[in-house]
Amino acid sequence: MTSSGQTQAGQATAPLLVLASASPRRIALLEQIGLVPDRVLPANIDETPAKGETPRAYAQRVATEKARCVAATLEDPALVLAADTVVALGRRILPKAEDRESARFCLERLSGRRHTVLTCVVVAPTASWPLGRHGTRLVETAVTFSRLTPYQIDALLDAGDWSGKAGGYALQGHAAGFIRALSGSASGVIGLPLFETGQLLRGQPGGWLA
Ligand SMILES: Cc1cn([C@H]2C[C@H](O)[C@@H](COP(=O)(O)OP(=O)(O)OP(=O)(O)O)O2)c(=O)[nH]c1=O
Repeated sequence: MTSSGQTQAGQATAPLLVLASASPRRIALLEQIGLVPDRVLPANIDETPAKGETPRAYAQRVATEKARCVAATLEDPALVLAADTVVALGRRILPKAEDRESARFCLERLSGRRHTVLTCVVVAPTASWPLGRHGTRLVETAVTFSRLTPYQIDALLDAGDWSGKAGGYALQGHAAGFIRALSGSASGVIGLPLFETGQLLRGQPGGWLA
């Protein structure tokens, strides 16, 4: 193999598809459209929002950093796929709920309101896959929660499926019973917008998707 992704005989070799993620949901979503990544390598980056950073700019920056950080560690010809999901109330980024109190904080603010879920998906080729193209899609989804009573918030917290989720809820879980409306991409809310991911991969010479 040469550094240009060609064999000694000059034939193009198939690059690896690498998912830069620790999220089991992103693996499951890729599988839903028939894609099984060759490798799954979580990106170790600082996800702290910069001062004054808008939710859109944040999602784009973090998804790009995840993809580039993993691409930089790989010697094989590969296309690296990464995503970042942010729940935004206006210009405010809600936290990724790591404990019950942060999930409660989010749910109290989302109750009875419309918010935006932004997922940025990025593909980045490694240095040894020059045929690959860098690509980005930012997908916005409007989600409206019904008004939640304190008892309903406690029930959602007891369900526990908010853990590790942006905005402290899981559309694929118990919160679905309180989501009045959704306009955009349901798969994007869960972590990987499948239509846009398909567009990014179809535009590549790897031949991953029909
Ligand atoms: C709003 C919402 C978010 N989420 C998830 C998607 C993302 O996994 C997570 C947001 O955190 P992310 O930082 O986007 O992703 P992650 O830390 O889980 O995984 P990695 O960075 O390694 O790829 O919240 C749901 O699963 N359901 C939902 O309804």
